[in-house]
Amino acid sequence: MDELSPEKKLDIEALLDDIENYEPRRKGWSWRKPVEELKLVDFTYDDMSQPLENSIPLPAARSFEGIDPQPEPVITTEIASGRFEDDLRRMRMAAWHGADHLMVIRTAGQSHFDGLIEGTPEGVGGIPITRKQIRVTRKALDLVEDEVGRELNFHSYVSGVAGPEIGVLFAEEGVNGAHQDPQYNVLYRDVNMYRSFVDAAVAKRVMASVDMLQIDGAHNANATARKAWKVMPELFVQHAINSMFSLKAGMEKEFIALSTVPPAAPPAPDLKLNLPYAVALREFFEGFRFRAQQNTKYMESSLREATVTHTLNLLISALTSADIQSTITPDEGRNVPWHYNNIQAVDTAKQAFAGLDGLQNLIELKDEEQSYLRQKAIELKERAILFMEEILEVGGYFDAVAKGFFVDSGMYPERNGDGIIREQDGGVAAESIVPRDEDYLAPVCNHFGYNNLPGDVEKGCDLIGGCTLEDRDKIQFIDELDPEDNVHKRLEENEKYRSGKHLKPEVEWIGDGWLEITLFLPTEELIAEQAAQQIGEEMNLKNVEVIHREKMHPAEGTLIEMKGQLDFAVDLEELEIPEKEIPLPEEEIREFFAENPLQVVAATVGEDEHSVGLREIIDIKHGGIEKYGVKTHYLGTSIPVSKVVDAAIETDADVIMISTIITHNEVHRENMQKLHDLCRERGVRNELILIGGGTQITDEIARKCGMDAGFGRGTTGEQVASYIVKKLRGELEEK
Ligand SMILES: Cc1ncc(COP(=O)(O)O)c(/C=N/CC[C@H](N)C(=O)O)c1O
Repeated sequence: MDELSPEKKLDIEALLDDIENYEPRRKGWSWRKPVEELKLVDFTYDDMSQPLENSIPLPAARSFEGIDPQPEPVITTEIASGRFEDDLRRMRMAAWHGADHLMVIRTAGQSHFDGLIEGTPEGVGGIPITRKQIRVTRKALDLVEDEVGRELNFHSYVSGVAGPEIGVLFAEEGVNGAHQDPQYNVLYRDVNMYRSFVDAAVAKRVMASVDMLQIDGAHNANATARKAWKVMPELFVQHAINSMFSLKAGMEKEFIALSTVPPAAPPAPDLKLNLPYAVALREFFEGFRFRAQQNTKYMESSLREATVTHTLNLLISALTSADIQSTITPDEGRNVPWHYNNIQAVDTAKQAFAGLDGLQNLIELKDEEQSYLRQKAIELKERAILFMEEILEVGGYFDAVAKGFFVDSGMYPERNGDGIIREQDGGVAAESIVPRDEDYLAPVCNHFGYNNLPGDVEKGCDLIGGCTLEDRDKIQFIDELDPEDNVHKRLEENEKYRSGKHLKPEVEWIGDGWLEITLFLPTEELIAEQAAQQIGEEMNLKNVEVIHREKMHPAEGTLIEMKGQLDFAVDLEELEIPEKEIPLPEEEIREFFAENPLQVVAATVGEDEHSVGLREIIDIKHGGIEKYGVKTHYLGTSIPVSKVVDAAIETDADVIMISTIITHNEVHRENMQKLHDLCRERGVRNELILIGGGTQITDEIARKCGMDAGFGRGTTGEQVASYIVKKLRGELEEK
């Protein structure tokens, strides 16, 4: 498959082609490459990594020559739509916005499957992780990483009853990172605790053999505990248990990432609670890696609130450290995340880190002996040590779990007795451990534990000329098992959308038809919700559902966001696309104005003080029209329209350019219409070219108000100058 081009969509069929012979280009985790002092236009950055070759910068980059600084931490986006083929597009969009860690949530229940799934069935709340799905995804990421110019890490989960098998599958297929923490199985999936740890040792050894990055599961206690900030001492203990177990199983500290999630969020005093914890954690576990993530527990349906909480979490990362910065989509509190919200979250992380660049060279944490921060950090460490000591006193981890030590809502040593209890002989796959016989022999390498290898054999798979980790020919690739539930069937059904013939809004899957409407209703919540529902239905949306409701005032009004599905598509063949105006070459514009000197009058009109946009169109510094030799009389801001016309007549101008940013009460339309009418009244309309500009102006809006042309956000002086030349040459057909 040839390389991607930014103008073309991912070709899923081509990716599926010959997938039985796909081989991953590398194994193991990729860190970003820090750049000591990154210089971009007028700025020098302290905490950035190598820029991308292709990317989409933040919107405000328009004012900074399009720079797109990439922070040092790896940035994660999580995906869980259930159709991996649609997620590939989401991954590509996320990579262009700065994500280099694509984490795929597994389909519901896969933890309790005691074997591997094959083929490409559709998942629920996540993707069925299968060999074919992994290969197509990794193959797509190979292409995307070449396109953006940075290695991309593909990540999923090694957990559940088939943990070791999943671990081997991931190692064979070049998966770069995975969650692996036996405590997760025990506490949250009720898999037998002995089975979980035996499996974890085997899985970790295989993961270590390919330098697969591991993320632990401590964050789950946060998301589960009633008062999450009370489990902070326990989180240290959970990290310690998994980290030490991982070292004993053969993992390197560089690839053991502690999953650290702030156990609280506003309106709690976020940093007062979470910063001491973040500082103490990094001191305790020096040398390990840290995966920072905001706490999903506190995500409601407000995208704004989730984004601010995420930003505070990013501040904690910038004040302490984060090797991996996970991003939670702001809509996780209302949807199975929509793809464009993945991108929003990635941009939030990139934006915050760019804004906080060099922070640790600007401020120091007040952590001297008697400071609040230091005292809290000490207290948390002491509580954690006492917790660990009591575990030892009661006989060790398994006994402690059976006694409900974990996820108790009391701040240890305070106990509320509401911890998660698991029986030592209970849970899924209990009594399923078979001790290895004396003559146990597994002809595989990187196998944990007793293996009765013949004396002269260095590693097990030498006996068979290499196992599947060394000899891919030994891998049995199984294609589709279900003739109906597979990606090929789905691609057949949505071909007309993928080919671009039919266009439908979407949030997860191509052609899903979902869109979102935001409205304010001047009434109380329950009435507003019902009214919104009816409005959506009257707009002929299907499956209308209010997904966010925010009280602005009990009586004055309610903000509503609702989703609905369109049951029709736009047929591109019937769509009239205005062709994009291509500016004339710079020299041609310059020559024209040299031969035809032009007088321009420009002003920001009405009660409007915005001047930046118009100045950019005029000033030579921003590549404005003065650059082409055009003489401009700039009248300033808040200029009455009548004065603009007077000035144009006095200077015998050829062009009037007015800027009108404020649109309150349609004042922008009014001002343009007034300019047109006044020029007509003064008998000069036909001698003047009238141009309206502003962030909410379009050519169509301007023309409807009597202008000759309108220019909106992002317009350049070159575009305006080129338009004037074409207009004066009579090359523009009247619209
Ligand atoms: C240690 C561990 N193992 C397995 C799983 C997943 O296990 P199932 O496939 O059974 O759902 C998880 C889940 N949490 C991930 C939350 C979030 N997406 C994150 O980035 O941390 C886990 O934490």
